[in-house]
Amino acid sequence: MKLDIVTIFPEYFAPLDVSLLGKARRTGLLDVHVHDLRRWTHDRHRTVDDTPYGGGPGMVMKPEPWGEALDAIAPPGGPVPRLIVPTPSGRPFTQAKAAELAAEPWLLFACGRYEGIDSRVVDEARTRMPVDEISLGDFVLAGGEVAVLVIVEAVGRLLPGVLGNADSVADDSFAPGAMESLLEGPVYTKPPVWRGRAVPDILLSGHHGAIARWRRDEALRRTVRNRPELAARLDPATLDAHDRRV
Ligand SMILES: Nc1cc(-c2ccc3ccn(Cc4ccccc4)c3c2)n[nH]1
Repeated sequence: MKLDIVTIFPEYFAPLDVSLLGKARRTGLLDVHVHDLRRWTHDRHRTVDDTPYGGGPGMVMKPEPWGEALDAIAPPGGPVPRLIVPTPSGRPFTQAKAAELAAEPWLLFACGRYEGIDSRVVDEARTRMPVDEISLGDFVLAGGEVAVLVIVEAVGRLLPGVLGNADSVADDSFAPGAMESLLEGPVYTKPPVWRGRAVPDILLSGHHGAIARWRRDEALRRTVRNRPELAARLDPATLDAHDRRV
């Protein structure tokens, strides 16, 4: 997968060189290019922002540098990337969206700053490439860079070969399938007793069926406690089975 990221803070993406994504880059699974938007400015101050039409606080990112950047990275008439634009007003980012993006050959990320990017940039891009305006949640960041790091990690870990153990993706909470909207249950490793706290006996029993049921019950318990709105969407048979055993 090819990733292009346009930002006025390229240094934000140094973390992409570490851990799983760093390995994915080195093994060629991910081909990541970070571009400084100011490369497409032509004035002495390398200006990327201006005051908002209609008044209001803050500044807005000028359309010209963005138009030139998108044209340079994805020339009209050439191969077409999927443009991802983090924004507080976007559609919620979900595991399903991460899986959808993981199937794309080429993602182009636009990191806004200030009060956002002149809306004509996305309007014009939509005439020649698919565009996703994505929100990470109902909170406000200062720009798109951290959102892009989150999206790149969520998508990158789904790419075959990026994660050491493919099973761990299949067991993800929110992964499609029977555990569709269950939260992760508790996890444990050695030592068997730590500061007087023992690992639940069931996990040391070797009874894989009983362990699987226990894990599901714990996941259900946590989902009901922390995300009642997800629990409400569960198949009633699932909840009944849980309630019968709890
Ligand atoms: N889920 C989510 C996404 C963002 C986000 C993404 C990109 C940008 C670019 C500039 N800002 C700052 C901003 C603050 C308020 C209103 C508009 C823009 C951004 C915020 N915040 N929260």
